[in-house]
Amino acid sequence: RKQMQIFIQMGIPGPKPNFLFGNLLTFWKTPMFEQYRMWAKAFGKTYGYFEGPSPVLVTSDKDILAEVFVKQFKEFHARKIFPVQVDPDKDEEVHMFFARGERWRRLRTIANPAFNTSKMRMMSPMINTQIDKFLSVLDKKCENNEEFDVYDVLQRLTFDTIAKCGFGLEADSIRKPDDEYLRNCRGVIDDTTKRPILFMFGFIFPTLHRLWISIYYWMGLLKFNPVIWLENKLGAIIKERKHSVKHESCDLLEMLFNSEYDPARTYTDPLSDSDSDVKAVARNRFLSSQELSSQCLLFLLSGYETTSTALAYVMHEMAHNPKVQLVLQEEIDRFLPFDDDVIEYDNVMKMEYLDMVWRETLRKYPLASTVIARQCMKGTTVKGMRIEPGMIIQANVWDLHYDPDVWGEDPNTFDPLRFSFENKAKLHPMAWMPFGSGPRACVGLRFAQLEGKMTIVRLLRKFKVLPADQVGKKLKIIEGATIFPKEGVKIKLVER
Ligand code: HEM
Repeated sequence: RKQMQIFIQMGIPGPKPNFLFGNLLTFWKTPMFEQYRMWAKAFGKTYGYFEGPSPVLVTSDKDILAEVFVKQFKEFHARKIFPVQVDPDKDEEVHMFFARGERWRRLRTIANPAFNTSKMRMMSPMINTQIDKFLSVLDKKCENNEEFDVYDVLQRLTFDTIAKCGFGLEADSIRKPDDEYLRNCRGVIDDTTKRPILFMFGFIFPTLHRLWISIYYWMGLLKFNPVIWLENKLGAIIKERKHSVKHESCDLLEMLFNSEYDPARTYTDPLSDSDSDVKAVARNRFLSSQELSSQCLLFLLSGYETTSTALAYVMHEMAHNPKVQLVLQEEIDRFLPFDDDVIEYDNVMKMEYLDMVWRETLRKYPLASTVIARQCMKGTTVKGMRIEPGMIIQANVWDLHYDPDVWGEDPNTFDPLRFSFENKAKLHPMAWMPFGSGPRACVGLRFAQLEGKMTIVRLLRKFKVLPADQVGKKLKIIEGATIFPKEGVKIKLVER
């Protein structure tokens, strides 16, 4: 009860917490992203609530967000910890998403080069090969004048793409309706839409964290766990690649391989004479085998789920906004007038209207908003508020993205011109943050953007997208690890 006085002492409004659950029970009925907006209407841009005894400060104040995510990153380098997750500081299987402090910095520094512009250029042909297969599926749907769920086909495309670009794996889920890899990845994501009782206990009694992990682990032995299945499969791929004679691919795994620590190898460091120092430095710069496979699993899951969801929203908006679709098709035709024009990094990134459509989609549907949070690691003052270690600062991204003072009278309409050159220049850096912000913003942003834009261009170059009959303009959406269309996105295609 004493801990729950904290926001009152800080003079920050918020919903009244229950002494045991805090405000957690609310999320049993209403998804977090909706509840955050409803509370913002009642309490203003900055308010506090409790997850069990843990205080969460929610804000759409852009100056506070800039302090927390960018300027005072040193004090806020950690993510929100979930009660049933591995220890971010100690456990070997921690990946970049949950790591913090020096450990996070090391993992991120190693991964960053895998997503730079030159690597993206190298990946364009691999992405194109996957889009070829995707378009051949769409050809058939179009020929049969079929209404279909484009979200399902997009998930297959983005899964095959990350499998190929990530690990050189020819998954071909686009042609195999019941592909095992895809089924298990979907299993992991589906589990995140459930709110198990164990999680509730974990939130209420966070200090018993080790106990919840053990129970979770033992429960995992009783029923099939898709995470363990995927980990084993990825482990086998990594092992096989390690023993293959020559690595010729330019995939993510290859780049991470070059960072794996090998105790048998001789490392040289011009700054040190001592062998143990050299090994310590090397170990610090390289990934352990466990870290390597954890990073791979993270890339597989985040690479497939987020990008397909973003593309599904683009398709929904194209189907319901024929004028926007036409303007975009005109731009595509202008940039790629000949049949044999190759779509690749450089031409796709130059298309301005395409960029506006991409940005507007992610404004209207900031699908990964709930993970955009930081934990205070060292007491500090932010815009006159004293923030103590342990407090979570959650960005209220839907409130930011639907703020009429920034986006005009009707933020519900789909209007790519909000991101025209002049309008973009006027935006506060924190007004649009679907990929988060600061040093911990999404590492896969460039990859998602490239794959997303190439898919849109190739699809709209060939087809006109129409809404399926009987389908309303408003999508039903559900919250899990991401916020995604609950019943898919039904469309029809007509050849242009
Ligand atoms: C449209 C697609 C995507 C969206 C909207 C998205 C969104 C996000 C968001 C909001 C975060 C948290 C940022 C923060 O806390 O400030 C994040 C982190 C992350 N994303 Fe993405 N993401 C996308 C695609 C991808 C792809 C394709 C990959 C990998 C191939 C990826 C890998 C990651 C990783 C590893 C992190 C953790 C970064 C860290 O903690 O340092 N994401 N993403």
